[in-house]
Amino acid sequence: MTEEPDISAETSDDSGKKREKLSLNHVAKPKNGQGDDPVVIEKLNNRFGDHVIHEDLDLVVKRGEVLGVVGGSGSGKTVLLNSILGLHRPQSGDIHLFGQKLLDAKPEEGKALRAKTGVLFQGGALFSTLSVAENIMTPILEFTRLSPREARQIALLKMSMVGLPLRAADLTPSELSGGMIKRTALARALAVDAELIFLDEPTAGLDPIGAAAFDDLIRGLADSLGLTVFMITHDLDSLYAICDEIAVLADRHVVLKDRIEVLEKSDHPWIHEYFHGPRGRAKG
Ligand SMILES: Nc1ncnc2c1ncn2[C@@H]1O[C@H](COP(=O)(O)OP(=O)(O)OP(=O)(O)O)[C@@H](O)[C@H]1O
Repeated sequence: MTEEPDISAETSDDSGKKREKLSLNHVAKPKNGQGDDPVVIEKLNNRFGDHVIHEDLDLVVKRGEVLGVVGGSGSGKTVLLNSILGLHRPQSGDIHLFGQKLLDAKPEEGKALRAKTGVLFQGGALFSTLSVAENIMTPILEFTRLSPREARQIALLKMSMVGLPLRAADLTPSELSGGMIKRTALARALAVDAELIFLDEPTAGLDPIGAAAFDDLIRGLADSLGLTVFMITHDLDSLYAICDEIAVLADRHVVLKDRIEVLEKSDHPWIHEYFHGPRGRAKG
């Protein structure tokens, strides 16, 4: 039996201990980009043996932007994402998250950074034995002092934010459609009020209508919650529909980061082929 979510912004435990503010009501933050960029990467180098993946890669993700990250297969998009998430340690270079040097972060600082970020992995990466609500509760229980009952209420609220019916709360991932899996993974990424969201091919595997709806959801949440979004995608429709800027990975670094209109005019061979090739959208 599902409970109705309590949408009040604060909760307290029964003993009346210090009230824990739960920021269910994200406040839209200004898109100012003034020196508080949530991701700053400088001279990143990654290689596996002799295989150089990134060479002096620089990238800044500005606060409040929806950034699309594109590049050919094997260009290093996932390795870049894993480096930013701290899942892969680069050979050299600096990664700053919210102004803090990731590679120097102490365990508790790393945990605080993780609490401010959410990830939607390719395919959802849900815990197969946990229900939808339990999947979404996992980071809430890890990063806050809320009770399971309170965490469940937040999970139900996040479900409604991403358009999941409450009756899905007790289903397991094997009982969900592809779109519902993505929405559950997105709700989990947003569970602890992350400010920065990483999406790895969020529309892959969805039909065109489902993909467009998911694009709309991402853009709507980004705008209403003031999120910064780093989105790896192969989906040209997503780039046109929701991205403020696009970063192109080629030749072992980010060769261009700009608005799509600028990319369409680029004469870089890979970018030109991407937008003007057989499946491209740009005219001319
Ligand atoms: N753990 C690893 N050991 C060795 N090589 C690796 C490892 N992880 C990635 N690579 C190599 O690094 C290169 C970049 O891989 P990555 O997965 O980042 O590419 P990608 O841009 O995400 O590709 P795709 O779009 O196909 O998913 C590939 O050549 C891959 O084989």
